[in-house]
Amino acid sequence: MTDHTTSSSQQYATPHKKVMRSQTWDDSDSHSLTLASPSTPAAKSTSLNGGDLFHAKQREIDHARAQQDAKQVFAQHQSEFEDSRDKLVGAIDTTSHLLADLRDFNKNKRLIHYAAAAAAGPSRQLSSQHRRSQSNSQNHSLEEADAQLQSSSVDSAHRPAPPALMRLNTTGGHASLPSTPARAAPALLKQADQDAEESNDMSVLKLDLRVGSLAANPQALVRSLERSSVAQLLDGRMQKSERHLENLKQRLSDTQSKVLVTGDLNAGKSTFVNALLRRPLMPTDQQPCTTVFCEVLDASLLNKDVEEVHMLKPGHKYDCHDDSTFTRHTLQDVEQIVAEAEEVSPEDAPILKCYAHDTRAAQDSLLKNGIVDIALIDAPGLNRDSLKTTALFARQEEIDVVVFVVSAENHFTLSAKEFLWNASHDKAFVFIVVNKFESIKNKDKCRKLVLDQIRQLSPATYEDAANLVHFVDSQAVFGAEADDESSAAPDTPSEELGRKVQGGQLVESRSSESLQAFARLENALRDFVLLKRAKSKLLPSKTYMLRLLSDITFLAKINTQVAEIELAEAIKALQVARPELARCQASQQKLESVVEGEEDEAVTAVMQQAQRKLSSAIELIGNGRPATEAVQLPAYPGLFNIWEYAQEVRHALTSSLELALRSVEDTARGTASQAVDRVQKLGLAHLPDEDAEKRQRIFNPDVMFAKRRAMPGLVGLGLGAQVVEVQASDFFDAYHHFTIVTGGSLSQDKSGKKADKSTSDELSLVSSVSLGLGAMTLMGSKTLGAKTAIDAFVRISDLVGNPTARRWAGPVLAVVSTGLVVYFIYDLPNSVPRNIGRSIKSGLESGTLLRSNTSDALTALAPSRSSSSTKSQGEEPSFTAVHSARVGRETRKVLRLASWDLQERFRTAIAQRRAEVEKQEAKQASANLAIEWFDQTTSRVTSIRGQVDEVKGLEA
Ligand SMILES: Nc1nc2c(ncn2[C@@H]2O[C@H](COP(=O)(O)OP(=O)(O)OP(=O)(O)O)[C@@H](O)[C@H]2O)c(=O)[nH]1
Repeated sequence: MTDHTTSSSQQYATPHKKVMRSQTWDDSDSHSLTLASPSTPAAKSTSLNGGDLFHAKQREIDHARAQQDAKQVFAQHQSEFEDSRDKLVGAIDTTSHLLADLRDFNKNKRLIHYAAAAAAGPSRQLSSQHRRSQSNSQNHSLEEADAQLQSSSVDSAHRPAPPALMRLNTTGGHASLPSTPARAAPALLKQADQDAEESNDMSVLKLDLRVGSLAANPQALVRSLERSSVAQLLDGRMQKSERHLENLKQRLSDTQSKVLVTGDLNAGKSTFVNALLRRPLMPTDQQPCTTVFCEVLDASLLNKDVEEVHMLKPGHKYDCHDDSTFTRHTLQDVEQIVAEAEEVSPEDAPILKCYAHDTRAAQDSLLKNGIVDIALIDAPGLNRDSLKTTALFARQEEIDVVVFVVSAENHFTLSAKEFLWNASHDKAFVFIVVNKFESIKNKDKCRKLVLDQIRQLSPATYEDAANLVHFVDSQAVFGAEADDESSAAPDTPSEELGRKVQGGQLVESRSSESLQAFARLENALRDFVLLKRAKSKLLPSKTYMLRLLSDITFLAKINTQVAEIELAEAIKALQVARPELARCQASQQKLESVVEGEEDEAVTAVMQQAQRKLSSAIELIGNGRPATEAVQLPAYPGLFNIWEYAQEVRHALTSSLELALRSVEDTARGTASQAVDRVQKLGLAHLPDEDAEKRQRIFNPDVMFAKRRAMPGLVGLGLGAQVVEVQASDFFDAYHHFTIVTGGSLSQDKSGKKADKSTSDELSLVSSVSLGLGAMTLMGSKTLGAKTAIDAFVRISDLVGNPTARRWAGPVLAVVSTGLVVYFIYDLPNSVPRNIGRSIKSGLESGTLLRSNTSDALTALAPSRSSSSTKSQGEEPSFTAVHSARVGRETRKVLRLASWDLQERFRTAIAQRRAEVEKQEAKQASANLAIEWFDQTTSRVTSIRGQVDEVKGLEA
């Protein structure tokens, strides 16, 4: 239905200035009709006598003068109309751009905040809240502002409802209803002006947020929705408003004025339309019959003078030049079409375009007035089914005037009230025809009752009731017409009817009062549609524009306030976040070096104590004593078990070495533990509180060296199996004894080479003696006695001695050997541990006792930055060096973990603070942008408003 009407208006639309000017009364073409007609007094002057001739002449002059005055008045009206219309069209264009910019801003720059506040308060509360927030060092948050908005809306929810009415959906965006009937008295325009001055809620851009249980509380719904969803809804509303502006523009440019005649069932609408046309075009019946929307148009102007009916095809855009969009019918078919349409639902009611001639003169005719194209639309009666359809129809922009026909017998029914309430808010003025008035006995009472109701339903109409509310008898016109074929031609519509009354030509049931009342109605309607066209055409656009601009101002105000609060919040947050970030960064740099120092210090301490402890342990072992008191040497079992004794001693010394190493590791654990503790305390002292409190890595000292300790004894020590193997030198270390005897002159230099040549032979001798004695002792421990030992000694001396020696050697050697052997055997419990210890010590120091892959295996247990400390080029690392390096590395590893943990926590804290700073900076930038942008928007709105305000003369 909308399509048809829109298309018809488009069809009639022409460049407005040109068309409108061609219709002013000053123009000379045939179309700019004078109000003179074939039925003017001049046309009948010939049949009059001298006195009458004078009066007739006089009347003719007065009439011409009146016409001239009327022309001037209309010309002035026309020029004012054109000025106002151009201003409005300009304002509409600028507003469309503004809306497009708003949508772009909403879409691409920043979501527009929509406050679902509905009554006085939010903006004021927000501004006072904002003022407070500024004075309170801008302590208030957006949440608080929203909460205030919400509480203000609770008040708004208690606004009085319209009197005994069920409201239609007002979120179509055209009206904000007066809150009480008492307040409703001022004209709608004043209200729109007021709205603009002190806007507290949206009307045009108000969102339809009535969903489910939250319907009663739009604020709750707004808060429950994502801000982006609300912004999207707002975008849809703005888009709709853009389209509406386009329609308004078209309507302003359209020269046609549409008059919708509607009202209760059987109120006499069709009779009224027929009365206006002075011909029975629309079928009338005592039964409800009209189920079509029938638009009556002037055939002479709009359909090449051909009277016919176009029935619009559903789903097609009507074009009177395109036969495929309608079917042609005769005027006589209307009755049949209406009858057939009775069965269809109101939504499917056919739409007819009836092109008809109005046979009356231009100055009498509403339809063929020569000024604007009028379309009279006869609509179905309002019943439950068609109410909505008709209401929607009445809201269309093309409808300039709503003529509401009500039966004086019934007053306003509930559907009539509902329709009128809504229509009056869309159109501001409703032309009300109280029909069948002649059948009422107590006319004054009826008049008062009806006017009282109108005051409630359409205050603006009530204000101008003298012109807009008419109590008539539409049927009376037909009685008069039918019986007055031969009467003299009238001067004006009222005179026309009045004369018929005076001539006594009316049917008996019609009083002259009825005809005069109808004549007054016609004059008022013509006046309203033609002369006050500005009001009917411009007012809806101006009202809509003022409301839209008021909404945009409200949006700008709310968004500026929200942005200012956001800006204050961002600045406040940055005042905290920036220094925190800087502090974190500075602490991180500072701690990096402090923690590195801690690490080096702890590692150095650990290595030094390891070296010290291990050296002294090896020293003790070297002296044949266990490295710790916890280990005791085995008791000497006697010469016959000397071999087992040596083995047990070796085990005991090795075990004591293991214990010494463990002690070193335990100390290292303690040192590492303390260092980790210090590092963690540094973290607590320098990290922001919330980060410091976060779970930190727990250090477990038992984990240190656990792998090494899990290895079997010798492997864990990194020693080869030879350390526990009994050797001959364990029993007699000739070399040692010889060095004691020679006062230590026989020694080895560090590189293990013999000190000089002269001692080489002696050494060879000593070695042999040592070897021999060792072997002999081994044998002796099992089988030999002292004699056998002396024999063996003689045999050995045989090998060595020269003839002189052999001569002396016998007795000397016998004495010495005997003494030595006695001493040797006697000293065995002491010499065995000593010999063993010495040999272990030298093996540990030279590294020869270390397993071939020891350093690698142990290094694998504790990787270090460099392994240079364990050995130097070409030299086997000592036991002490290997293990102190290992302990140092493991300590470093633990401290590295603690330091890495701390660094990681700093990195996280810094990243969080940087993100917070960036977030607040973005918020600040966005808020600044919004403040600036909405400030410009407000200026633009003010300028457009100025333009709209210049459209004057539309007040009641
Ligand atoms: N007494 C009296 N009867 C009237 C008047 N106007 C109309 N009627 C009668 O009221 C009845 C209904 O008139 P219609 O013009 O068909 O009413 P309507 O409002 O168009 O009816 P629907 O379109 O079907 O709702 C007809 O019988 C008319 O003759 C009037 O002013 N006075």
